[in-house]
Amino acid sequence: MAQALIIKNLTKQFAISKRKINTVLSNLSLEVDEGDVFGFLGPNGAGKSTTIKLILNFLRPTSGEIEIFGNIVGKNEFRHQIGYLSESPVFYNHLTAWETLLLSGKLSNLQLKELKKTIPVLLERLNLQDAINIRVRDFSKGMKQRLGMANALIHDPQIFIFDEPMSGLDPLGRHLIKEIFEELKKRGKTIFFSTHILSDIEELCDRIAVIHKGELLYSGELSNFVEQQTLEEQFVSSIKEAENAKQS
Ligand SMILES: Nc1ncnc2c1ncn2[C@@H]1O[C@H](COP(=O)(O)OP(=O)(O)OP(=O)(O)O)[C@@H](O)[C@H]1O
Repeated sequence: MAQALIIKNLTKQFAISKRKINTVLSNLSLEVDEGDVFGFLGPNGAGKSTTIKLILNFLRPTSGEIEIFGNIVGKNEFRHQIGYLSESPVFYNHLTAWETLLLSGKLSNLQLKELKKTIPVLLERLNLQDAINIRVRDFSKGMKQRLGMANALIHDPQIFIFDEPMSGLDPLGRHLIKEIFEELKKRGKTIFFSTHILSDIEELCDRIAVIHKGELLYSGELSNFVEQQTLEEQFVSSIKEAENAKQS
């Protein structure tokens, strides 16, 4: 199986002041196979969003390297291969849902003729068909999240990077996003997503990584991680063990 995403010895430090450095990621390495639904888990402040920002080249690593389908992030152009949804997507408030997707599609070099077909289908799939001419400023949080998902899907990329994709969604919205995950998986797409919702991980993921304070605690099959205990028990005990190891 080819690797869609490889993170190699990734370290990220932020200079807090002249004398103080905050090491947010330490030597993180993990691999995501093509076609995987890969869950990225960790408590608050573990470094998940920072990792995702590094994958997207929004931040530069202090050291280490990231490859997406063999392209080194920061060296080769790669973003057309990625569908990205941030935890709180931000849009131009004065644009409608239609205009927002039209802008994204054009930025992805898609033809107007094609977009006139795909945008209504996408809006319908995300249950936003009635919002086609509504300005984003009048959207609820859940509607914005679903528009963000449409935005990530519009150019039909090979890999999706989602930062807490279920954030702000009601049960119907969450169910919808899970269905979309299943559809993407069937089409051989790769999904890498962070979440705090362990039941979503259990339902959706083949493989997971767990990080804590920027260090990798586990990476591999979900089934191996939960061999002895439930996901919640195993997650909590892994974090406690890591805390104890740091203190001793
Ligand atoms: N620009 C920055 N400068 C300094 N520290 C930062 C910066 N960005 C993030 N951090 C720190 O990095 C750590 C990891 O943050 P990050 O947002 O990656 O965690 P997370 O795992 O996504 O957390 P959450 O689950 O709460 O969203 C935090 O301690 C945060 O304060």
